[in-house]
Amino acid sequence: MLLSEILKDWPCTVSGSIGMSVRGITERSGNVREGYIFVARKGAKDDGLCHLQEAIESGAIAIVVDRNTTINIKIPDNITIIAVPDGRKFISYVSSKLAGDPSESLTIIAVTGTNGKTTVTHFIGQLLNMCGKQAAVIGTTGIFSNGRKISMEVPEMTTLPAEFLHPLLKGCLHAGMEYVVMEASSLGLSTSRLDHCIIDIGVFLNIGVDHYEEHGSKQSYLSAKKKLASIAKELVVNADDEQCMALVHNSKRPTIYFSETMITDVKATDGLYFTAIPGRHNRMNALAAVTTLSSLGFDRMELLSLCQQLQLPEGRLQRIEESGVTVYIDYAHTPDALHNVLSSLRKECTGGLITVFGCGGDRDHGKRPMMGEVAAAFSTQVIITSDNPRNEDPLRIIYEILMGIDDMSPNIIVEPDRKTAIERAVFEAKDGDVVLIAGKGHEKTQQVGQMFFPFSDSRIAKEALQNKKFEIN
Ligand SMILES: CC(=O)N[C@H]1[C@@H](OP(=O)(O)OP(=O)(O)OC[C@H]2O[C@@H](n3ccc(=O)[nH]c3=O)[C@H](O)[C@@H]2O)O[C@H](CO)[C@@H](O)[C@@H]1O[C@H](C)C(=O)N[C@@H](C)C(=O)N[C@H](CCC(=O)O)C(=O)O
Ligand SMILES: Nc1ncnc2c1ncn2[C@@H]1O[C@H](COP(=O)(O)OP(=O)(O)OP(=O)(O)O)[C@@H](O)[C@H]1O
Ligand SMILES: N[C@H](CCC[C@H](N)C(=O)O)C(=O)O
Repeated sequence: MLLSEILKDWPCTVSGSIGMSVRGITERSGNVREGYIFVARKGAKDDGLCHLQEAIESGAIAIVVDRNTTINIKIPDNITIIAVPDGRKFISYVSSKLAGDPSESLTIIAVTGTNGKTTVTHFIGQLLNMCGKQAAVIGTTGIFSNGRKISMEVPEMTTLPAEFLHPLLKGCLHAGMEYVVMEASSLGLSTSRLDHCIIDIGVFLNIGVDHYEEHGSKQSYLSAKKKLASIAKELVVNADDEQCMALVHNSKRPTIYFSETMITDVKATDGLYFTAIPGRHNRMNALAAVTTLSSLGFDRMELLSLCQQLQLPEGRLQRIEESGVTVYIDYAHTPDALHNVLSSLRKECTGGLITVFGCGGDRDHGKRPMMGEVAAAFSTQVIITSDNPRNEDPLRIIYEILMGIDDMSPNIIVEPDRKTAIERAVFEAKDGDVVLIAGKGHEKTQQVGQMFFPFSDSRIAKEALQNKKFEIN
């Protein structure tokens, strides 16, 4: 596509030629190829302008800036400089255009909420497949085509940046997909990753505590989520969640509601309370999925019966059982998630309930003491450990978790090494006990500083259970 055609409908100031052909757009200097536009955005940690040389040497034909600034290197005459008001919105617009606006030809469902996005997107994908439809699912656990995981070179993010999303949607279209179900994270929405993606249905699950600090405030977090209500053509909303209801309050979009007992006029409990999915919150997730498909015209009663076959995604209440001890791996990394999971496990557990968890570094501090409080309230023993410390001191994170726990609480253990913490929980568990290992679910690495070390909660738990079995025998 010619640069002139890309720029004709977008506010910009151009210095240089607009007659050349554009082959791609990126804000990552390392991803620039021959014929690309490089958007030199300033971020929280870095500045694209510091990487111009790499972009130019890799074949950039145009440099985009979105702020008043001076460029400190000599730009070759054949490279066009474009000034736009907002680099992120520009990337979204151009990425969609270069891919041929694939979202126009797909039915796209975007799911937002503090907890349950991955689960609900997978449930929707599975139900669509059961109804004979071709569906792709995109989110935290990767990209799936009709339930099969596809390996692709895209960043491991919940909501893909537009420069990766639109080429992927184009691929989905070529592969014969009719539906694409994706997660809409608050950060994805606020950073314009979905701005030029045509979304048919926006699903609102719940609002809890997470990411407030990354957004600056709870209000900004809510505003980010609210953006989906203006982008999507139709909405599906959890009527039991007051904050979700407030978010869509002034929306003019056609909206269908679901609640614990009802999907519009159908009694939800009839089909769902017999489902094999563990956890009350997962039955809510199934309801969200059923409601979404019913808004697309599928038969609700048939959908409710199909719920029997739904499978949780990897690392969501994943059960491992050995020698009388049951271990659950779960991705609960917010207070609400931990509360939901622990209250479900409390009901099924006849013996002790041992919880191993930590909190991620460089993420919301507010949720840490709240998660400590919940873990202590529901467990017979809590082992507080590290999650992904990232650039924070693991002991400092643990200290903040402990701030939510009464000094007098018995059975609180601190073990900063996550592998040792899991092993200890498994070895100490008695016949009939349940061990919950929360926070990292499907993750295959642990991030310490800038390093990613191989790490899998389920692998470590399985090994510990095997070792325990040998010791017992
Ligand atoms: C909040 C957010 O959108 N952050 C993303 C954003 O960071 P930033 O704006 O601070 O950018 P920066 O790192 O300062 O870099 C500035 C610019 O220099 C460029 N650069 C930088 C280095 C280089 O060598 N070359 C180069 O061109 C960068 O590409 C960028 O354009 O742009 C970076 C580069 O494109 C992303 O790596 C980074 O996401 C990182 C991976 C991240 O951790 N994001 C998380 C917080 C996130 O988005 N999570 C949500 C899920 C949250 C939820 O559960 O709800 C998600 O959707 O994944
Ligand atoms: N509807 C729900 N309400 C509360 N908690 C939930 C709900 N669904 C799932 N959870 C909890 O949240 C955890 C994460 O679930 P899931 O991965 O589906 O959410 P998510 O919104 O995609 O998370 P993230 O985007 O932060 O990765 C689950 O392991 C479970 O503990
Ligand atoms: N999407 C969430 C996942 C958190 C998972 C937890 N293991 C952590 O690292 O905090 C985030 O990026 O905040």
